[in-house]
Amino acid sequence: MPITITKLTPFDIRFPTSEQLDGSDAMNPDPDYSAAYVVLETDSPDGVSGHGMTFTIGRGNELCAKGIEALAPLIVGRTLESFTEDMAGFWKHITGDSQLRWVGPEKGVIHLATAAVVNAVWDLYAKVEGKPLWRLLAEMTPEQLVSCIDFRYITDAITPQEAVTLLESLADSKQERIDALAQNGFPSYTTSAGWLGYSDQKLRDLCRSCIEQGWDCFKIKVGRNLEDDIRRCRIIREEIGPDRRLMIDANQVWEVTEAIEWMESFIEFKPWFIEEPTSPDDVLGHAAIAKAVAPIKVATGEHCANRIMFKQFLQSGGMGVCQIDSCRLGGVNEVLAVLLMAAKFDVPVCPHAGGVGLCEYVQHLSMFDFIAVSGSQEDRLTEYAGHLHEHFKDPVVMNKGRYMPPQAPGYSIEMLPESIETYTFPNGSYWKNRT
Ligand SMILES: C[C@H](O)[C@@H](O)[C@@H](O)[C@H](O)C(=O)O
Ligand SMILES: [Mg+2]
Repeated sequence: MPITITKLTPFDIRFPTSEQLDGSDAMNPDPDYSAAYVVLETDSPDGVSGHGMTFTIGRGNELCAKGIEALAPLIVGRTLESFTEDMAGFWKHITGDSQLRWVGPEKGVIHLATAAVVNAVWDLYAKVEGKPLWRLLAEMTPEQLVSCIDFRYITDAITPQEAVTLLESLADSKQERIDALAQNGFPSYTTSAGWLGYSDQKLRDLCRSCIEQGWDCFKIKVGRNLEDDIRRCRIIREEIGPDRRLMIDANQVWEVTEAIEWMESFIEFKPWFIEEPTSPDDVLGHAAIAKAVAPIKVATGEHCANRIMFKQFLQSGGMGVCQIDSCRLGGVNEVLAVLLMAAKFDVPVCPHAGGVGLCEYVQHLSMFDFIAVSGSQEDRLTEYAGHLHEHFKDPVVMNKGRYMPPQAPGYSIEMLPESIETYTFPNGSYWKNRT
């Protein structure tokens, strides 16, 4: 029986993370981790529904919720099957509405909204198939996977045929990697200790507790004040020792030349990468920084709008570590395009997950990448941030700093009804009662 999507409901959900300065960085001193969330109801007798969200940091979340609403006519009344039988066609349908396209194209609020809706359709699809999303993808043939991707504007970097060949080269050994994941999970690094607004003592205490829990890779925020940065990097190195991996994240604050100058002071702390040293749109600037700071790598992607920008970063050498974002790219379909390009350019994918729901999402993408696209865990670390997991029905399961493969059908992004009720802005009970 075909399943019809009967209703699309957007929600503006905000968590008050700025109160403890969780998530703070040099550019974003007081983020309130927020989800522009969507539920797709269906006429299925078992009541199955698709859930998706896009991530923002507070004000403006209502714009994304409105963007989601604007996409409703493209979704409601359609059958799930009409989308899943031609996934690339589905994605072109959502991103191709000529009037809505004008307010993108494929960037900004409308693209964030696209991600929420596209991911909700994938969540529904995976639930109907009875599989977690990573498995649904991992069990597709190379041709099926490639048929999910809109190759428009990227065929100069990768053709559908090249993508099929790349996927075929790993197809026979997929089961080995599925077994390895079940056994050992997927490696992560933690950002939880190093938010910029945390005191030195809190940084120390959190490093200790993360090490106790099994993490051996850490990221710290830098870029507001060089003296503070040096002191904080010294503390984190003291705590984690000389051999654990350290990464630093400047969240876009520097000019290109400034980035190169500041990085001189970080060499002694041996960072593996510097993340977002400058404007996320400055492809050539990133390439110049990458050249100047090598062998330290340049990582970027959490604000990279679409597959075309990723293509240029990869082609220019400006992206040594590829940080896909599950809901800044336009959902799973566009992520697949970027995973394939990264594999072709031999750049490791380390997804961005400092936000609400992002860990729940990206674990699926990293696991699929490992099973079917890159075939490797070398230099591949999925970000982990320890906030707000309690609001999800199927939260991430970590074991000694590694993500364990989710088992429940879907994309793990469904929030608990009471969390939605409490944190809906501005009328949920938390926001209403705030004095
Ligand atoms: C405002 C946010 O917490 C960011 O600082 C966060 O996404 C960050 O850039 C990260 O890499 O996790
Ligand atoms: Mg970052």
